[in-house]
Amino acid sequence: MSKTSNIMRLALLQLKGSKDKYSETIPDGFTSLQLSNLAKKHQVYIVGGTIPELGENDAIYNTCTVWSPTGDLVAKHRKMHLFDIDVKGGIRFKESETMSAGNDFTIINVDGHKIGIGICYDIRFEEMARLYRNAGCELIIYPAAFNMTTGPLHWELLQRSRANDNQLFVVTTSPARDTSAEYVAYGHSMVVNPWAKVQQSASEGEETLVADIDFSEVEQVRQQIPVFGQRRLDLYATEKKSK
Ligand SMILES: NC(=O)CCC(=O)C(=O)O
Repeated sequence: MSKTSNIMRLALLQLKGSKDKYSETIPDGFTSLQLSNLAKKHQVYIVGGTIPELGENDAIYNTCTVWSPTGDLVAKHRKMHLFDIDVKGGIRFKESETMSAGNDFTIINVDGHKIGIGICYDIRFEEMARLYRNAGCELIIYPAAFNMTTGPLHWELLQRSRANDNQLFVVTTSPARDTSAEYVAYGHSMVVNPWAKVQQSASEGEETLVADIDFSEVEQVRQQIPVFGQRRLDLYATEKKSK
């Protein structure tokens, strides 16, 4: 990333409950205004975690907003894959009981670098990351809140897998772990480089990570291990469909 591009990321807001109490419209809701002001004040891009967005027809989306250094809304990503799982003896979660799924891929452009946005459970879907790679992304950012059942097993693995499969940076942010909370987040926000190496990792507690993203590493790995051009597209493909 060029020296002038500063990107701040905030963690996933894991809010449940009535839409009247918690959901907000974008870009004029309370959280949007705070994020816009902060981006402008500090002259940075902000990838603002997620908020429950009150959308059309009263539907609620788990939505990540991105703000420019002028305080303008650059993009919003509505979580595409809802977290509906039932792990025996572990965690049961049915996000679809309160949330609707988004249908759009989200790519932002920062100083000529394409960055894809996903949210939490979205990271499990390789096809989505692959489509970001196909579209020229060099980094995917996932605000997230993994849990204490799947986090220890899959959190780092998934980030390194997406980075390795697609030869790009993967950056995640998680809330710190609060064992008294109803939903206990795993923590460990991370930066993984295109070689699939963990470049930086937070602990489970509150922490600020400051990382330099050297996009030339993307080109290096893509040149040295040129799998993208070696795919057998005559035999298989990952294709985007419109809805
Ligand atoms: N809120 C989420 O999408 C959590 C995803 C998660 O924990 C997982 O294991 O996947």
